[in-house]
Amino acid sequence: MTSALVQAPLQVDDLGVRFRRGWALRHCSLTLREGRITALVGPNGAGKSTLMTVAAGLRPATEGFVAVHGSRVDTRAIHPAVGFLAQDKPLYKRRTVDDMIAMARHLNPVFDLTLVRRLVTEAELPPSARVGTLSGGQRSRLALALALGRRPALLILDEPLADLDPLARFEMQQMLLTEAMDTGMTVLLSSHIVSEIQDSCDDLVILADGRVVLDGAVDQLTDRFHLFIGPGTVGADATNGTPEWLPTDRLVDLRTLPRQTTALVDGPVDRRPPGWSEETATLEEIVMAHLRSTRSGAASSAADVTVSNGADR
Ligand SMILES: Nc1ncnc2c1ncn2[C@@H]1O[C@H](COP(=O)(O)OP(=O)(O)OP(=O)(O)O)[C@@H](O)[C@H]1O
Repeated sequence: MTSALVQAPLQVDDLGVRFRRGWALRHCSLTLREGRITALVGPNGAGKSTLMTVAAGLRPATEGFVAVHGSRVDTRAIHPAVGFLAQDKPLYKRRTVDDMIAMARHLNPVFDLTLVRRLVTEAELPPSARVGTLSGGQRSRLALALALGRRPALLILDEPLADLDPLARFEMQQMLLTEAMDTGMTVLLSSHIVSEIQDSCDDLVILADGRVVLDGAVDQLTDRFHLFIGPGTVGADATNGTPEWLPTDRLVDLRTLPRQTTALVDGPVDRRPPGWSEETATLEEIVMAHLRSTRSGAASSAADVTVSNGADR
């Protein structure tokens, strides 16, 4: 059952999107917080792009709804508050940088030409260069500048940093962070690169099998999850199966290798037997554990056993 509209930059409520071959999203709910940068992470096919295109008003919901700042998104018109940059960054290759700016200005009732010109100059994009002659990184920066020109309150970026070299990634990231900080806009961006999320995002959402399996502030997740390390399958005190002291209802991931076993638990554990230590989980370990926990048919060879409960769901 769907619930009431709330005043949030983005409210996704029990969203379902069905394609001919099945559901891409099902019972997907999420609320973004104002002025924050949220990373949307998930394995290939998790439904990230589908969620973003529905939020941008480019694809209808089959079930549930998406709302932006309290008004429901539909496919008849792009919500004026939303800027969307798709994965393939559609730009006309034969047109020049200046042509693209003029077209964007013509198509958008709100368009900050001064901002776009400044961003394009900072990116050292020659105004007369045809888009087809620009590098991938330059094209990405042009597309981001045009999206920012709409002065969106909510900017949705589908893998904005994919295919960029480290320097171009850094520059794009800086451009985005500076604008987000200056304007207070809310950003939702999908990414596969966890190290970038740690540096640039406030919140993290993990999507798997079309639904949200983890949602939290990046700086709180490392306190929330506890990583335990103990003996592996080889040796006198070998770990076999799930140790009884681990709370199975909060155990996100148990990984038993020949030399060591690691367990990620949502919340603290009162009793830890000798031979086991507790360490601070990195964001990468938290993300990987959740991705493993949601992967169907998780690895289960004798050398690499993964027991996963998906404790967040
Ligand atoms: N136009 C479409 N027609 C049919 N099925 C689709 C379409 N778009 C996406 N899907 C299916 O929906 C599911 C989710 O795809 P989606 O592209 O949203 O995932 P994603 O998380 O963005 O993946 P990736 O990380 O690979 O970009 C997949 O099973 C995909 O095959």
